[in-house]
Amino acid sequence: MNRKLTTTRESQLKLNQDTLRFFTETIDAGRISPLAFFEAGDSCYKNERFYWQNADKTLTLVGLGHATVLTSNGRKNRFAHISTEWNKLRVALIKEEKDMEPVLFGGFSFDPENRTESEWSNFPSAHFVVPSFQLMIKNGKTSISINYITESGNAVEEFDRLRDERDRLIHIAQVEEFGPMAKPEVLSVEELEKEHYYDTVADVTKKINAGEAEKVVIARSVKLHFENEVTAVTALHHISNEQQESYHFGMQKEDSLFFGATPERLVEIENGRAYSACVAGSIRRGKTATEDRLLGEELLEDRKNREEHQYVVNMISHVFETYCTDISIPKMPKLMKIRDIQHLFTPVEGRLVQGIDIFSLVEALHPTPALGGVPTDVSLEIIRQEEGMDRGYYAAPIGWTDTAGNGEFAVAIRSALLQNNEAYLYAGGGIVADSEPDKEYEETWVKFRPVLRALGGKLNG
Ligand SMILES: C=C(O[C@H]1C=CC=C(C(=O)O)[C@@H]1O)C(=O)O
Repeated sequence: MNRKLTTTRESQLKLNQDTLRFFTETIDAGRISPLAFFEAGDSCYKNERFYWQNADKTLTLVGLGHATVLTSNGRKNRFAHISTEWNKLRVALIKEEKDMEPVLFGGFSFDPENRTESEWSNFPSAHFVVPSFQLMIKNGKTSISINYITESGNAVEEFDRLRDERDRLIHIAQVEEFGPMAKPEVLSVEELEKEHYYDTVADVTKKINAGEAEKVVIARSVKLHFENEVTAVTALHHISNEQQESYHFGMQKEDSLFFGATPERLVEIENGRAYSACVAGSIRRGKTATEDRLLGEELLEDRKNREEHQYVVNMISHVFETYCTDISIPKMPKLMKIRDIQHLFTPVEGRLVQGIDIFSLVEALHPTPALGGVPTDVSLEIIRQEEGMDRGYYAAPIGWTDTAGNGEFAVAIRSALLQNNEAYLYAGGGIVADSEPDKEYEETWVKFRPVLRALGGKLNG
């Protein structure tokens, strides 16, 4: 391992002054499995790990340990708060040219105004971390960084300790076997508040017909009970294997793992360009290629689904018109085909206006009408009154940003909260004037499938 200190870093490490300094140091890691690196942190960083892989597989991130944690319990200013705190760290960064950008990874809750007692009690309205050890695979190249943030004087000793720890983690990841990776054994699947869900869909449809809102997304959850505790690496291994075309994410906090495989990008920023995706309107996959094509065509022509989709296009276009120039939005949706489901999909892109960061865009875009409704405020109030659960981080933004201002947030659907030998799975769908409870109920089963399958459940939807 390269232990040679650059002059700048060495002098800054030795500094005998109490100032905020954010050190990063990157080495090439050759070949290393990201999940093996994740698992290498099992004994020392069990509840301080994250995993991220983007949908096109050009970026994988694993974080172990916390160089720092940024949180907010705020209802109104949580996006600005995280952005401000991150900016303070960005200016304290001491980095050489060969070092990778340190990342800030985390997420926001769906609705901080929802105070229903729930399985989410340990999750604040925003939770972000800078990992102590950061694995990054970018365009096929694997690197590992140490991130260290300190406000006290001489840091040489602590940084040397971190280097030893990094080498230990790499060694474990490269040589130790982790497994077995059998799927978990499900004892039971409990449908939480099934009757309530049917009543809610009927009620919300009435409200929409009475003109109170145009669209409201209603979700529900099912709870799985397992024979044994399900490890984080088992859940991430299976979800990654089974949902190749989606974003994979996992965030561990205390005894919980929030994880999933979502097809939906909220926003990506790369070199000043912003990208989003309108994903709303769904139909199942066909059993044969012909049936699948016919179902796809049916979806593209279905008035109700096109209407659900158009609300999302209108809202995201409006946000892009406010924050970007040079915007491009196709006039017609395409099909996004993933393993269990087909969606209507419209990509959106533009050039970001100077001075706007990723948190401003996340705030402006969350929730899109694919997860909230139209109008946003009214639909959120209806969700609070009617849904009878706390979505926690389900359907909310999860992702990363770096010190250069690039980053990506996905919408955390097709997800679950795993707690020891139990898991809560979440799924919902857009309700409009002519929605039918039975069809909506069936659609939620299709949306439960990715996580259900990964966790060893039977696909009874
Ligand atoms: C709310 C979910 O999906 C959203 C995203 C895509 C399509 C949707 C739909 O067709 O209803 C939903 O708006 C979910 O998966 O839990």
